[in-house]
Formats: sequence, structure tokens, C-alpha cells
Amino acid sequence: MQLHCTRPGCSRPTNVFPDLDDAATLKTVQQKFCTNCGMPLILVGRYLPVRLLGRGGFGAAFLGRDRYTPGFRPCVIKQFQPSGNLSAPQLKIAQDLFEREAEALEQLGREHPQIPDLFAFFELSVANASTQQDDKFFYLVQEFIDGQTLEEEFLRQGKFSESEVVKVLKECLKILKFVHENGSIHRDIKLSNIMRHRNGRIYLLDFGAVKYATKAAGNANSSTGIYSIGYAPPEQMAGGQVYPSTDLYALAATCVMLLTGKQHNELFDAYSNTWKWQAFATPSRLLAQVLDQMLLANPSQRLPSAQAALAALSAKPAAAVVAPSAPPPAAAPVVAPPVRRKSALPPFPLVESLGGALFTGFEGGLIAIALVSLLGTTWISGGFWLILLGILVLAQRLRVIEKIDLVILAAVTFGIVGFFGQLHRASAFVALGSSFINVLFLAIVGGLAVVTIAILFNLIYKLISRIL
Ligand SMILES: Nc1ncnc2c1ncn2[C@@H]1O[C@H](COP(=O)(O)OP(=O)(O)OP(=O)(O)O)[C@@H](O)[C@H]1O
Repeated sequence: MQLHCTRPGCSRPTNVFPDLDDAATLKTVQQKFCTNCGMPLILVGRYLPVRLLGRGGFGAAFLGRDRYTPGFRPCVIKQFQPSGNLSAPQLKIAQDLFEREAEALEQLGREHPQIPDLFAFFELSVANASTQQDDKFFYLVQEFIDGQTLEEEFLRQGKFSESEVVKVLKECLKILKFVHENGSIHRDIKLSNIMRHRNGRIYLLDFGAVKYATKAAGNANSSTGIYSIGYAPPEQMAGGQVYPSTDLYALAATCVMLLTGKQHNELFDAYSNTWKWQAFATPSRLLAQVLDQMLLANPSQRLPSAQAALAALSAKPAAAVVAPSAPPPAAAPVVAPPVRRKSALPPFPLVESLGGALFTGFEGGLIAIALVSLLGTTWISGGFWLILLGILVLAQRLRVIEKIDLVILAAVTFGIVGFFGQLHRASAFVALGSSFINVLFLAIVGGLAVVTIAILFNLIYKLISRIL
């Protein structure tokens, strides 16, 4: 069996112990030490670090096994190292803070199914041969989530669809609502701290509060450094007070990366202090409004809570732009991005509307053929035709169907009408016959007609938007 040394900087951390392949020996062996640096490998006699998962500025995360459970339950062992050379009183503060934050994490993990359970927290004093002093290490052991972080998914697949982003956003907001209502703030929401279990469930990982504990001991007056650049809002970057809305900003920054497939430095214009993400994605108006409200630089103007963001997401688009009740931003520490003058009408991208029109026309032609074939040229078939067309337009507008769905749906309908439609009964189309080619011809003509109307409509629409 392989055990991984947790001493930072150990030059040969991988240790192989063939005798530990035997489960009975693994359960009873007293201790094993790193063959390179002498660090004890079986932590508090129980947890076995097996593999390094990642190393950050505050320590490292290891995949571990719990040898006190029958199946050697997998777990994640997180190691935090207080920054700098701390004096004895500073180290004491670090210990107290770490303990307090671990208690908060224990409660959150126990009570919320989408926050990993905390199994153990402990500190370890290990002699350091080169300094002749004891090194102190802090460990948290928590539930292993068998899945992938959104960062891994993002690097593999690129941008997410709008519905995937909305799912992630809503799930995280619900978890944050619980976290905030319990008096905690995550402080470090980002792609690598959101995980999707293999069963699809979203988890929130890595509460920065524990990092805060180890850092704050070094500089009790500052909260600097407990954030990730690109995700953290101005108040956090400036080392100021953090609020629940600090987490909302970071979550929205995460979502715009997922929506656009771009890194935050491509989406944020530091010169004008504004987000430019809408140049790379055209989500529904409601989602765009909510994300923009979460991304406001001034915390007093930002959506104030996860509950407010969830409510805004299920509100009608116009309601989402209403600013939250907040104190006036007179003495605001940060500059809010300039409010863009928006047209009273929603954006209507030309390419999207032409695609939609082509699809609607194509489908309209096919549905007309099917209905006339089945019901004849009656008021009933006309009424059905209008209802079905209305549903199609609405489904596109609400983005229930979009992009590749349109092509698949058009192909499926075309196949059904072409192969199974009783076309010969359509008196209006008898002249054209019921062959496959004629169906295609009719559908294309229908599509082109609607495209022409859509172009005219778009021109008129733009004209009205400009006047308004
Ligand atoms: N509870 C967990 N279950 C499964 N994997 C985890 C868990 N916690 C962390 N990981 C994995 O370990 C990796 C490293 O975690 P860690 O929190 O140390 O780093 P990070 O979040 O990438 O960096 P930083 O410390 O800068 O925030 C994560 O990216 C994730 O893949």
C-alpha cells in the first residue's frame, strides 16, 4: 500500500509498504514513518493519506482512508498550515480560531446534505530536524465526494448551457441560504470549490473560514488573502468586512464563466470596473438581470441575500431589476459600475430570431401538412395549427428548446410527416402530391416566408427600440 507524506516540502513523499496490503496488518500496525523525512504517516493513529488531491496557498488536500471503519471508508484529509513564523501567542490564536471554525463546519456538514460531513479535526506537533523546533499542522478530515469539481468539468467540456448554469446557480443559492442563516460566510466560492457528485448532486466545498482562522492568527487586524482573484468582490479584495452578498458576487462570477466559457480576466474590464460578460453570451433576460444584480461592485446595491437572489430568479424579468432595499451608497467604499441605459424592450438578437423563425416556419409547414391530411381544411385544423405554432414560439422564447434541440425536433417532425402522414388526403396539397420531396419543398417555402416576415419584423422592432 502507498502512503503519502503530509509534510509540506518533503522531497520524496510517496512511501510504499507492501505489508499494508494485508487488511489485518493495516488495521493493527502501530505507526509508519516517511522514509524520507520521518513524518508520521498514520494520522492520529487512524487516517491514512493515500494520494495528493491538490495543494493550495494554505496547505494541501489528500485522498485518505479511515482504518477504523470496516471498508476503510474513503475521506479527504485537509491540511492547513498557519502562515509565516508565528509567535507562541499567535499560534494560540490560530488554534482557537481553527477549533471554532471547525465546530461551525461540523454543524453545517451535519445539517446540510450538500456540505461534506466533518469527520475529525486535530492538530499535530512534529519535530523538525533542521529548525530543532516542533512544526504545528492542523488537519480536517471530511466526507469524500465521489465526483468532479465544476473546474474539472469546465476544463473538459467548455461552457455550460443556460439550463445547466441555472441549475448550479439555484443549488448553490439554496446551500448558501442555509450557510448564511447559520451565521457563516463561505468566502471562497469558485469553480474548484463546487463539486458535482456522480449522482448529479451539487456540493459546496472548502469553506474559507478555516483558512481565515489560520491566516488571521498571523495578522489579527486583516482579512486579506482569503479569497480567489477574479471571484472576490471589491470589499473582500480591499480586506474589508465581508457579507452574505460577498458570496453572491463570487457565485455570479463563477456562473458567468460557465455561461461564456471564458476566464474572468476576459470578462471583467478593470479599467472601467465593469463586467463585460454579456458580450460573450446571450442568456434569458431574467438570468442576465439576476447575475448583474449579484455582480454589482457596491455591496449595498447588490442583491443582499441568497433568498433574494432565488426570489429574483423566479420573478418576472421586470421585477428582477428592482434594486434591493439598501442604505444609500453615499459613503460606499467601492465604485459601482455605471448603469447602462437599457431599451424598454428586451434584446432581440438577429441570428437567434432568424434561426427561430426558420425553425418555426419549417415546423409550421410540416404541422399544416399533417393537420390538413388528418382533419381536412377545417376551422379545427386551423385552430390546432395556431395553438401548436404558439407553443413552439413560446418554448423557444422560454428556451425550453434551443440550438441543437431545434434541429433534432425539425428532423423528427420531418421524418414523421414524410413517412407516416396520410398526405394523399390533403386536398389542398393533392396537386403537389405526397412525396418526400414535396414535403421538403413546402416546409422550405414556409420557412423562407417566415424568415422574410422576421426580417421585416426585426427592422420595425429595432426602429421602435431606438425611438423608445
Ligand atoms: N470533500 C471532497 N471530496 C472530494 N474531493 C475533494 C474534496 N475536497 C477537495 N477535493 C478535491 O481536492 C482538490 C484540492 O482541494 P483544495 O481545497 O485543497 O484546493 P483548491 O480549492 O483547488 O485550492 P485553494 O486552496 O486555493 O482554494 C479539489 O480541487 C478537489 O478536486
